[in-house]
Parts: sequence; structure tokens; C-alpha cells
Amino acid sequence: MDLKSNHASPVLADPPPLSKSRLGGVHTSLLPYSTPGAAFPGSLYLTIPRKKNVLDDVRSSSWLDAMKASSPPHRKITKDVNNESSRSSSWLDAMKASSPPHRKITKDVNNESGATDADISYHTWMVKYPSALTSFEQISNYAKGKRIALFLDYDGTLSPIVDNPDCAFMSDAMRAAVKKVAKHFPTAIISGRSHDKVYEFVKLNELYYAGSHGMDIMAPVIQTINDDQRNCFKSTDKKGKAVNLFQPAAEFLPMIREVFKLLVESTKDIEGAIVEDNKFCVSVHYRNVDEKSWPAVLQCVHEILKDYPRLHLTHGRKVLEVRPTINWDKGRAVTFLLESLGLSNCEDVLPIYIGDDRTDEDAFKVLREGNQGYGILVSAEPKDSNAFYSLRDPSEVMEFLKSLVIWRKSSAL
Ligand SMILES: O=P(O)(O)OC[C@H]1O[C@H](O[C@H]2O[C@H](CO)[C@@H](O)[C@H](O)[C@H]2O)[C@H](O)[C@@H](O)[C@@H]1O
Repeated sequence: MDLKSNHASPVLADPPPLSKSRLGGVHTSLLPYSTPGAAFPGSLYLTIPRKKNVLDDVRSSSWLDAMKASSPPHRKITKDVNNESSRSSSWLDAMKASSPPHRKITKDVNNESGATDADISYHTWMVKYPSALTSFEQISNYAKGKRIALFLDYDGTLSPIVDNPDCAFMSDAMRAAVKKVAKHFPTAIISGRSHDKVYEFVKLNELYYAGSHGMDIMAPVIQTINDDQRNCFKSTDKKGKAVNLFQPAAEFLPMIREVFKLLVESTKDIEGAIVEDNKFCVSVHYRNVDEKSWPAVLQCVHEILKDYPRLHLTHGRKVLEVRPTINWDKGRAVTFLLESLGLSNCEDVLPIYIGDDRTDEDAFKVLREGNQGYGILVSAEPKDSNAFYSLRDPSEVMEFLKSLVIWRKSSAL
């Protein structure tokens, strides 16, 4: 692994240009569905028309504001007071839109099957993102003769979304399924949580873990670290085995510590607000906050971030996430792990990434753009995504993992 050329100092660096071979177009056998007559020339496939949703508008206006106001052009909270109110309202809209209300039962009187509008739109959406369970044969056919590398998000993927982030336990059945799948395929958890916290939930030594949205990776020692490989150092895992620790945002640690304390202090009077320490990131949860107080939560975060231009804000499922502005995300973590595992640039490797949240899109995108493997979005609501397939909820994720094991065992006979 050449850490120097690929990974040294991701701080404030621009993404490396994709090589021509990686932009060579999506291999049709990777596509779960085909559009009659559609061609995917190399220069076009990155612009597959996307359905627009509310979040796209909100996101792009927020990002655009931030990009215009800042240099280098990374997402960033700026001190431009003129943009402040419009940005806040964009963020508030995004906070609302990122938390879709429970499905309304709106029976169409002309619809004798009893399907609700939500059911119909979900099934329409699934034409574009077919179920990875019903498409299992197609996936396994493509995987024949290949080595699968599995990447799993945690919250909302292996554990159901719950009100208290400290109680997002995975079931024993899910743990058993993950343990079994990891016996057959190299498996990594890539989470927004801190490395230690996600390990505490999963408690499986046979996995690789990347915490803080991939900014805290414990990788196997396949390549030795050279002196000049920044942010990568030797350590030991829970079992005392030698590992390489890669922490591309290491220099941000004191800043994040400071911001965490400030956020705890400033939100302490907002009922239901929870500030979570994710080591290289801070999560500000508003799931349990009365909607009337969401602007107050946002105000606290914006006020603090004004003084930290090297940090930026993203949002997930009823959570605002403060992150270092570095060119590193779950997608780059996947690439890093594949390299660490000696599985990058191998024709016979099929990475599969399963995740439910916005930050997982970075990983889906890397797989799609690199024509490398499959992203599987976990969602019970139609959502625009870079994934190829979908699963409805963690219970379907578990079924999928079990199916992989059964398939691998039967194909080994
Ligand atoms: O990348 P992930 O592993 O999916 O982590 C993303 C965030 O997940 C957690 O928050 C989410 O799950 C909580 C428990 O179900 C839920 O209460 C919260 O509303 C969700 O946003 C975690 O607590 C965050 O720190 C992660 O950033």
C-alpha cells in the first residue's frame, strides 16, 4: 500500500482525479436494471439523471452558499452574516426533510388493491433500486469466482434507529449473522460513531472497524508503515494483535474536543438535545427535541462553528454532525481498507457496501464510479441514492447476510 501517494495528508486536499480506466463506464453486468436503449459512455455515466427530491434542493443551496463563501471550496460554515438567515432556513428545511414523517395511510378510493400512495411510490422507487434479496441470484451470479469484501454501516443498518443513541444495540441474531458472514468474507464496519463505541456495540474481533466516518481506521498490517506515512501508526487491537491505525484528522483532535465541550454547554438548556462525542466528529442529536426548538439547536451549532472555519456541518438522521474539513469520507475509507486488505485493483474482488444514511452515499459513489461493486441502500422510504440495490430495514440486512453465507457454503461444495 502506498500510503504516501494515496493517503498522505488528506487535509484540505482536492479529490484526486479519477483515472481513465476507472471512468470507463459502468459495466452492464453490474447494473441491476437496464434502461432500454441506454448507453453508458465513459463521460456520461456520472451524470445518470437523478430524481430530484427536497433534500437535493436544500443541500445544494446550503453547499453552494458555503462553497461560494469559502476557499478552498469545501463545505464550511462561514462568517458571512448576510447569508446567515437564508442558510439557517435551508438547514432547518433540511432538518425537517431528513426526518420523514411516518407513512400516512392515504388510501386511494379508486385503488381496489388497498395499496397506499406510499406503497405505490415505494414500489415505483424499487424499480430503480431493486431489493437485494429478490435480486440475490443476480448478485450471486455476478459474484461467482470473485472475492466479496463486505462493508457495513452500523446505525440504521445493523441496528434499528432508536431515540437514545446510547441504546442502539444490535440484536444477538444480527451479531451472529455478522460473525458468520465475516468467516467467509473480509468484513468492515464503517460508522459515524467513534471507533471504540461502535466496537462496544458490535463486539466482534473478526471485523475491521472504521469510526468517525472513516477518520479512525484500524486496518490489518499487510504493508509496513514507512516513516513518511503521515497519520498512520502501529498499534494493537483488543486481542493484542498488531494493526495499523490510520487517523487522517488527527490534528483536529484538540479542536474537536473543544467544540464538543462548547456544544454540550450551549445546548444544555434545550430539552432532548444530545451531544455525542464521536472522537473526530461531534453529533448533535435533535430527535428528542421538540420541533419548535430545532432552530435553537441549529443556532447553537452555527454560533460555535463561526469560530471554527476548519470544521463543517453535515446532517444525518435527526442529527447534525460537526466534522473536520478534510478530503476524507466513508468512500475514501472503503478505498483505504481495500488497499490495506490487498484487495484493491483486483478484477476478482467484489466490494459490497450496505448503509442507510447520507454519509454512506460517499461509499456508494466510490463503488459506482469505480465500477467496482454494489452499494445497497437500507431504506423504507424512497430516497435518491448512488446505491444499486435496496433493503428495507436491518431485518432484511440480516437476511441478506445469511443468504451470502448460504450461497458461499453451497458454491464451495
Ligand atoms: O454511520 P452510522 O453508523 O450510521 O452513524 C451515524 C450516526 O448514527 C447514530 O445516530 C443515529 O442513530 C441513533 C440511534 O438509533 C438515532 O438516535 C439518531 O437519531 C440517528 O441519527 C449516532 O448516534 C451518531 O453519532 C452517528 O453519527
